[in-house]
Amino acid sequence: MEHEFWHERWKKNEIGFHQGTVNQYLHDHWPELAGDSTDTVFVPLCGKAHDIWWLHDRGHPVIGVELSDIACKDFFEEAGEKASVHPGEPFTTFRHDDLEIWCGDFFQLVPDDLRHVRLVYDRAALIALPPTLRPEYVQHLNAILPEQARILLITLDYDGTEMQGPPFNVPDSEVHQLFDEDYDVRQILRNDLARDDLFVKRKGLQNGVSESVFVLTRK
Ligand SMILES: C[S@@+](CC[C@H](N)C(=O)[O-])C[C@H]1O[C@@H](n2cnc3c(N)ncnc32)[C@H](O)[C@@H]1O
Repeated sequence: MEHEFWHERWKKNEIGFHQGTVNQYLHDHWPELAGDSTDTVFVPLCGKAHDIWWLHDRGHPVIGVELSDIACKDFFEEAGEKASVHPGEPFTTFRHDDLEIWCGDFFQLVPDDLRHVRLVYDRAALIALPPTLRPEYVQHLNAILPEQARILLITLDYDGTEMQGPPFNVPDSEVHQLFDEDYDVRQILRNDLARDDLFVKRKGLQNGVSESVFVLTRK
């Protein structure tokens, strides 16, 4: 997906992916990944997700990366919180306590940036990317994450002939294809969305939609 596509979405406030509350799967399944640890969490393609505040409130230092400076600014403003802004290349960093949002391109991150990270939360990051970019995303994630990192991954699947992403349909089998070589892939949930689910109705999807939650542990 071109960067311009996402900048336009934010400029026009066409951000149907943004949830005004904490993601239910995060809420329900985070302990399965993290136990009661307060390890540093990395949130790729983070938008202005409330999930980041939730993670931080649980005691986790957080690093999010997000392309749009509108998203980065809104994230703090809408929570009524202040961030110190540190302009730089390739990232401008927004800092609040030990919560940092790095404004820039995920693919510019290097291993040293994430050396303290032990946990990753991917909601609407992998599925935001078109099929051709997903292997590159996983490759880059593997290159920049420390060996011990574990990932909570939330995916979405639907009949790809019914809609053009984003969000893209990523079948469970593709998650295995992408991650099996380097991770122990444990699917902890598959949830078939009801026909009257807001997303299903809005997109007019007739042939079923499901969400899956995975815990990925580096081998
Ligand atoms: C579908 S949204 C999901 C946002 C967030 N994870 C959430 O749950 O609300 C994808 C986000 O990724 C950002 N994005 C897309 N490509 C990116 C890249 N290469 N580097 C950093 N952020 C990117 C977009 O601006 C957008 O905010």
